[in-house]
Amino acid sequence: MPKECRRRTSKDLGLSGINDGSRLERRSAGKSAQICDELLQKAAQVAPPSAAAAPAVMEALRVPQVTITPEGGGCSREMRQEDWDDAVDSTLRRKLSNSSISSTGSSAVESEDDLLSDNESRSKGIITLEHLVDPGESKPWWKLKTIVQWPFKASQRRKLNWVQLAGHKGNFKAADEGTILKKFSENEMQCFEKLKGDALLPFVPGYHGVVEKDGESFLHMTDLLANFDLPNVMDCKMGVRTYLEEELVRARERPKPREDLYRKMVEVDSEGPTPQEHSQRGVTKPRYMQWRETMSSTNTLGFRIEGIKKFDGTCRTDFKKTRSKQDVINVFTDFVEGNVNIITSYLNRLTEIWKALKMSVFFKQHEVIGSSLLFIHDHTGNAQVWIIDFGKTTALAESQTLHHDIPWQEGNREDGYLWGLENLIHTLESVSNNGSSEQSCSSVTTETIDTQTAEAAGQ
Ligand SMILES: Nc1ncnc2c1ncn2[C@@H]1O[C@H](COP(=O)(O)OP(=O)(O)OP(=O)(O)O)[C@@H](O)[C@H]1O
Ligand SMILES: O=P(O)(O)O[C@@H]1[C@H](O)[C@H](O)[C@@H](OP(=O)(O)O)[C@H](OP(=O)(O)O)[C@H]1O
Repeated sequence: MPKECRRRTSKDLGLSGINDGSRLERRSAGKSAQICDELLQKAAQVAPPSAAAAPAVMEALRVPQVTITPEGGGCSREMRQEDWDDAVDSTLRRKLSNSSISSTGSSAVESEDDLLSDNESRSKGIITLEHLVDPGESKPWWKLKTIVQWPFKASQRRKLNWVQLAGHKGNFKAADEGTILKKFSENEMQCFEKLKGDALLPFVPGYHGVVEKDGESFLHMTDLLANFDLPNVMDCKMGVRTYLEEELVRARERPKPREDLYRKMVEVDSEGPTPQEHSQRGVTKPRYMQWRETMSSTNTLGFRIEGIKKFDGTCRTDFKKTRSKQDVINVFTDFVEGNVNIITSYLNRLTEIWKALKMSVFFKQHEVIGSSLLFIHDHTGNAQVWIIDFGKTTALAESQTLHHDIPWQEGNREDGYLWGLENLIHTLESVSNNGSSEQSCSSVTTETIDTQTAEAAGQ
């Protein structure tokens, strides 16, 4: 095991038990913990999914391919030179904004298609998280906008060997023991705020407010890896769709081909781009996202594997063509290395999440796009699943709610999240049945889901 791949634990830092920062965090999190307990108790009252009925879940939800390429029927106009000039600008212009939606906070006004990135800008595994401070600095240099004042000690300022399986490099910073900072997004912040009293609270990272330094803002949250020793980590992006409906609309109105996405597409499949995209050496963002969804299991299973880091330091993010049920099962089988206890813990946790989603008001009222389930386990048998990344989770109009398990058609904003989760549960059940994708005993079925939904709604 290379030393740099090993995550520092409290033991490594010479801290027996919980350090000061964690104690403080615990005190401030006391109320949340109480709410969590209450919510967990409520969730437990939802009848557990039956193992008896036949699974209909694995049948694919139809995902219409909405054409947004310039030659497509839905396109409003020809591409102009100015679009191309914009798109080939190689500078990364991912902006942080206080106004609207993007997974890392880019505004809706500044189109997603304006944002350029490339393979090099995306994180693929083990990284070193830096603090925001100069080591010699003696004064407190940051300020929480929440009520909690943070007595930050110089001795706690350290580099953190961390795992970032997706997202952009530089999006995360180290913070006090057991916590991290993620680049601010107004949208994600609002989600964390709304989740405070919701049934999903026990399954999302603890949120500790907004932190500011030199005009840059961050969301301060619990580091989910903190309680693990040499963790195995897997990121699964949920849903049948990974772009917002509004991104489609914008791409139709103003299609912007991007060369970085074209290159990423060709790297996986040289036949992927259309002749026009080849000649332009560019594809629009929604077109790229749709292509990614059909190449992977997003469209067919409602989730896809983004990346895995194993305890031995090996990382894989080459899952763009992992699409079939059996391929996905094989990856999970390798991830858990046949450990029945780990599989059982994961299955229990996913079932709890499923129940909480059924009860969650937040879930009903949001289009959940680009959010992941983060699987973490280690050699001690500790295994957890967490819901992360609300950067593109968008509130619906007041009167609207979503089912999350019916087909998406443009305009209905359905995301297939719940359907994907049910397929994920099936996948793990298959893993526990020795890795066969043959019909396994289903624990979540359409029939039981309907009954439970009615029960949860008090009908
Ligand atoms: N609270 C957390 N604790 C531990 N690891 C985390 C946490 N949040 C995120 N990560 C790690 O960072 C990665 C990226 O997280 P996240 O998806 O939130 O970032 P992002 O920049 O919004 O990504 P994207 O641009 O793909 O939407 C995850 O795959 C996971 O490895
Ligand atoms: O996984 P890949 O193939 O690397 O593709 C990226 C992935 O789909 C991200 O979800 C997306 O970021 P968002 O979720 O933030 O839209 C990013 O767009 P970007 O290049 O505009 O950041 C894509 O490049």
